[in-house]
Amino acid sequence: MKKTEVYILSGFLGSGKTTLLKNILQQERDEQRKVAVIMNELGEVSVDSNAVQEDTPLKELLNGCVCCTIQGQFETHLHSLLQEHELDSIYIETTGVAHPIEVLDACMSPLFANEISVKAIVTLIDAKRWKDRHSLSLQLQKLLQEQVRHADIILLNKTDELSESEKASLLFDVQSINNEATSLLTTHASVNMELLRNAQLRKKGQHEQTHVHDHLHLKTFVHEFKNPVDVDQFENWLRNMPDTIYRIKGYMRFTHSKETYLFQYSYGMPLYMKELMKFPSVLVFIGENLQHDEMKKQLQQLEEQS
Ligand SMILES: Nc1nc2c(ncn2[C@@H]2O[C@H](COP(=O)(O)OP(=O)(O)OP(=O)(O)O)[C@@H](O)[C@H]2O)c(=O)[nH]1
Repeated sequence: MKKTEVYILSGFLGSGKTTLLKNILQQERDEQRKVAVIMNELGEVSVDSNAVQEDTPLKELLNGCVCCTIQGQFETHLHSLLQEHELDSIYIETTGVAHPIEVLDACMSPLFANEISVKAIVTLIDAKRWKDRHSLSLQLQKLLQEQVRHADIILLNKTDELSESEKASLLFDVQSINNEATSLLTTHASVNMELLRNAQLRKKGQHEQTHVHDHLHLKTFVHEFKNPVDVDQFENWLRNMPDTIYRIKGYMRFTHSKETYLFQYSYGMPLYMKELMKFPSVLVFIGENLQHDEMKKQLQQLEEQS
């Protein structure tokens, strides 16, 4: 089954996310690709939705941030877009204060993680604001860093307001936080969609060839169990997980019980809850440096030994 590509557009308030979205939608339209948009805004009314033409499926999430208060609503919207349309890609415009790990987490519902492929987290930086970022609160400075750190593609936007030496210093700053992402200097978030797609492919190719990159990018991994597993062996396995696994979530069946459990794991803390409905046993992993082949082997062994 062809997976729907998902792109997460991240970046602080006013960095140019809507401007980028408009550019991308025009290019997708020219290529006659079927795309949809999920737009999340903090306020009660949508300011940016007129950036999306009427024939493009649009879901809006208002009055909260997808990464905390309205994650359930986000999952419902994403699910219904996937059910109702045959889409090539979905663009998610996040609020300026969203954390990339939380947004990725919200995308990866165990119920439909196999239907999507998150292609890239694209982070926009307002070049001028970045230069003055030390005047922001420490919490916001940290957020800006995290948005850069977890990006696959970084657009250093609004560079029309910078001198050549300021541009060089901005690039240096950003690459010292994340030197694996493709960083591009832009004005009005003007970027060729092909470049966005290829930047991602090129990086994957490099990674597959070398296998030695100590890269920082968030990765997801989905595993489906065919049989129940032994809970003690599963917990042993969890204890040996590297701390670069930020989240695990999904549905599990264990050998000691007929129930299905909702399983959540966040920064080292596992949580099991009995689920009233039966769901396929699927676990979704989100972290850095996920070794897919190794994880798959270990999980299959767990199943065989149970
Ligand atoms: N000078 C300059 N202005 C820009 C550039 N890119 C975007 N803008 C302007 O910056 C403002 C904010 O851009 P948006 O695309 O709305 O930014 P956003 O990230 O969607 O903003 P929020 O939704 O508030 O988080 C708009 O007035 C844009 O026209 C640029 O490269 N240079």
